[in-house]
Amino acid sequence: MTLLATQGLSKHFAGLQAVRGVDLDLPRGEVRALIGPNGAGKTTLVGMICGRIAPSSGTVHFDGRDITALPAHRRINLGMAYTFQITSVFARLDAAENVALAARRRVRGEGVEAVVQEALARVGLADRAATLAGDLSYGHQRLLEIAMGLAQAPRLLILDEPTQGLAESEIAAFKSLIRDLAGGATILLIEHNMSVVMETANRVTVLNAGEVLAEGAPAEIRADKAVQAAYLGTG
Ligand SMILES: Nc1ncnc2c1ncn2[C@@H]1O[C@H](COP(=O)(O)OP(=O)(O)OP(=O)(O)O)[C@@H](O)[C@H]1O
Repeated sequence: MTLLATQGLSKHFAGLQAVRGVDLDLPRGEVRALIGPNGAGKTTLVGMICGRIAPSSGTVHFDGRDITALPAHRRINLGMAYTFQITSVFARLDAAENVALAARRRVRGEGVEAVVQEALARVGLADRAATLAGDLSYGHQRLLEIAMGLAQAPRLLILDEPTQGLAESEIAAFKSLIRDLAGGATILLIEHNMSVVMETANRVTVLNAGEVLAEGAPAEIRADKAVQAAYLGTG
């Protein structure tokens, strides 16, 4: 059953068509990777899905409801959580306080602490709860952002290049985190690292020059000649 659907979603910026006529159908419980070369329109597409960018045309439906005109904060309240390419943690608050800010969108009082502990444990940061976010490594800050997303018990978790800047060991931990979340959560993952895509996604959507070039299981995408030519550079 579809959780997120876009129809004909398009965005042009002063003459540049960044996204053109994207139809996306994301079933509940799926881990979907969104890939494509630099400038393909991935961030713009996700910006329209989460309400940070107004589409030029087209619609976005979430759980059957047309949310095209809904502001970003109302979409968060409906159960969308997203993390960005740039870390957005509060450096002067400790890890637990950062997650508590996110958790308070959903729970109050004593419930917050349990949600915080669980979210930190999920991403492997339980032992860093009292560390100032600004003192965490870059990779741990990215994981903290994901914990902040998880604390909201999102129905849709959108991750924009979560492994960018992570060390190999942190990428391995991220893959197992996504595998662990798979099934329980619906995830839209913008990702450049092909091993992450191949090992975590149920399906892959390939954007090229603002359009959907291909969509399929990871193995199908890897074997697709058009994708190889446009993106993997091995055509
Ligand atoms: N606010 C804006 N104003 C003008 N052009 C923009 C704006 N935002 C994005 N673009 C352009 O739209 C196109 C798509 O950009 P977008 O960031 O969505 O691509 P992307 O696939 O996310 O790229 P990357 O992998 O490099 O993050 C690019 O040509 C970009 O320069």
